[in-house]
Amino acid sequence: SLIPLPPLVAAASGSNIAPPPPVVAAAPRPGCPSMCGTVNIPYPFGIGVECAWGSDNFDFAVTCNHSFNPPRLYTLNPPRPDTDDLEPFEVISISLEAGEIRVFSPVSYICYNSSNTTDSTGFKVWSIKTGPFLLSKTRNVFTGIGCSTLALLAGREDLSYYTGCYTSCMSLHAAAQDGEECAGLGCCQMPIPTNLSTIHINLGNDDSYTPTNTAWRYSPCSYAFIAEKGSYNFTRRDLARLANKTFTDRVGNRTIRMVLDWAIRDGGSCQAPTKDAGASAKQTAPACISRNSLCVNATHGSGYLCQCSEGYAGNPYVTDGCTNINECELTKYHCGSNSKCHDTQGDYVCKCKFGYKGDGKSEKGCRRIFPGYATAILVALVSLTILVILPYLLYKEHERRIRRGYFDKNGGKILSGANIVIFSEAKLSQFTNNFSEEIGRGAFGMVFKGINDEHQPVAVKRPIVEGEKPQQGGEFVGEIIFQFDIRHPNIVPLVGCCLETSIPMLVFEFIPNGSLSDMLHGAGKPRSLSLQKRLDIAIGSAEALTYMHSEAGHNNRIHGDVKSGNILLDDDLNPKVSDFGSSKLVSIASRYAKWSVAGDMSYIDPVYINTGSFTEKSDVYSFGVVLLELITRKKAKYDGSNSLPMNFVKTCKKEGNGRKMYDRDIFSGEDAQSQRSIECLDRVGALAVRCLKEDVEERPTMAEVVEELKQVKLIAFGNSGSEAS
Ligand SMILES: Nc1ncnc2c1ncn2[C@@H]1O[C@H](COP(=O)(O)OP(=O)(O)OP(=O)(O)O)[C@@H](O)[C@H]1O
Repeated sequence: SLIPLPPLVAAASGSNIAPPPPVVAAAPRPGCPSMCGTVNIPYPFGIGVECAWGSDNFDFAVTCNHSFNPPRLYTLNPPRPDTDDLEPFEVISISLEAGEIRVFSPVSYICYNSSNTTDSTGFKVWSIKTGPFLLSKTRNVFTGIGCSTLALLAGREDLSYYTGCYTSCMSLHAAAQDGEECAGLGCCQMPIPTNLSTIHINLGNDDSYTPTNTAWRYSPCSYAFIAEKGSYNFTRRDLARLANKTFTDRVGNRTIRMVLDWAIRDGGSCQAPTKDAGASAKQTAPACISRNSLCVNATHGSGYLCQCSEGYAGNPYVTDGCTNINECELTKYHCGSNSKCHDTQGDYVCKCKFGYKGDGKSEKGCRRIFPGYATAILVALVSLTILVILPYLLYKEHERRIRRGYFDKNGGKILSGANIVIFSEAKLSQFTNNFSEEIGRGAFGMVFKGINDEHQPVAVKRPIVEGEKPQQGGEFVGEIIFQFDIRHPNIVPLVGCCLETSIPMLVFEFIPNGSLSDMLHGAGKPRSLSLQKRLDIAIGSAEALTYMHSEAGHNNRIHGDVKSGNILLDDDLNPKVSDFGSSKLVSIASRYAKWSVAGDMSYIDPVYINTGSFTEKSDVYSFGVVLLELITRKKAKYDGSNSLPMNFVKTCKKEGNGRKMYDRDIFSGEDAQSQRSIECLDRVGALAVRCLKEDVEERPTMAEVVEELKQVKLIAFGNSGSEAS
């Protein structure tokens, strides 16, 4: 007959237990230990009620017994206050993801010392009906061991569940081989039903053997327990008493293990998201407090579990416990061929490599956008382009460095600080439409017309000869600053410069009517020029030279290249002397560029040629030649024995005046007027001759020249400046 079940757990089987009050989510308290010995204690589990989930029950409270080394972790449930002989379970591990806890399993046993007398029994009974645990149906199996053994499992509070398995063996050798499955030969196994929270494990034998049953001789004990599937492997040794030790003596209570399912059972179930929470909203519950977590209803029993959302891992029961998983580092997730994994928050993407397209996450992966030959052509084209562009870029960089070098050597830093307008070479190229409109050339170089950013015309002087590079830019610096300072109505103003060439480019205001030389001797029909205009041009130019020679602190500033070609005329034929500074720059540059000395031989002071001394009086000499050009409209030719000054002086000596040489155009007016004009021209001629004197002391200063010319004008045209009648 079967051994009757002991009257256990009756007290716990009351059916009208009131549902527990809903609990409020409690976050894990700081300072609660997270480990006991080697076992991790993730929240909602915690040591003591104050560290565990739930306000007033022991569901997730565990204890750590420090009398062991290392300390051991135990559940508080069981024991329950109403069950005396139940021992707490020792916890091996806790899994949040699976909602499982692995504990050591108690082993029931009965040992015989004859066919019908027992010498020891230990039947295990426990109840976990009010806690969060249920025996896992899927992970455990009921196991019996013995050679004449009826292993019995009763369950449910009213003991309505009752099952068992039988195992027999006629000798130890008749039992199953070591490692064989438990199929009734020395060992038997039974699956476990769901919702088992009250467990009675019992053992009996078949009376029909008694008293002839001799199994107790070679297999004195029978055992029964619940074990995690696959954790118990049968061996014949387990049947025998070896060295007076039974199987239970040998394995103790820390070998066989079982798995319990847990869930939050006293807080209801998951709540569906509210309608306005959006399509991606998840089910919630009070315990699922981490962001990126969701609630899932328990698959075994009532209640729920929390999980981290897809793409996150960690503890969903604590604030910010769920953190992003880097899927790219996990083998579980992978990208198809020709794609590369990139982690994102809560997910990952598989980006196709360059030249590929498609769904990188699919098994097929990404495929080529272009077929192989097209890719080869593309690569070839790109390489070719790089091969072409690279030298170009290197060349450009080289040019940039050279420009920077010139800029520095030409004193760019000083000039930038001196408020001088500095243009880049590219800017001047833009002003002049890539230096396309040449308006003239001189000793300094070529002159190009351009339009600046303010739509004003400018003349850009670009050095023609790229000579040896000046070692010191300081000489240009002083000259450019000086030129920039000159402000006189009869001097062409410098508006800026460019320092990115070996010799700086100069930018002047554009003077639209060409030079006096062009006006007097230009090709085509000679343009009529009145005496008054000629005197105005002479006075204006002389004033410019006077200003440079003496006024405004420009003492001894010699032009060095005074000639009709350097007197430019504006729209109203007002004179603007040009090349003041450029003659100096030419001479600075000529030291490096092996140029001839600036200056036109037709205008050059013979004293300078003889003595090498160049003074303000040299400018006076050249201006004398310009005066002759103005009154005679003859070119200042010089061929060694014949020149305009020589011819004029000769004529004056011979005729007493130079009237034979005056420009007839001046007398195109009335006779009386012509007479006065002739006299005025005589005075201008006489002034010119004085300017040309060999003895420089006899030459007037430029200031005296201005005075004399003004006198002449007064005589000719009175105070009003208009021609007197
Ligand atoms: N600011 C300007 N506005 C208009 N045209 C100008 C200007 N500067 C120069 N030019 C023109 O460019 C020509 C060349 O000028 P540049 O001063 O370089 O040489 P040059 O005076 O003729 O000779 P040199 O350099 O020997 O004195 C001038 O004849 C003039 O026609």
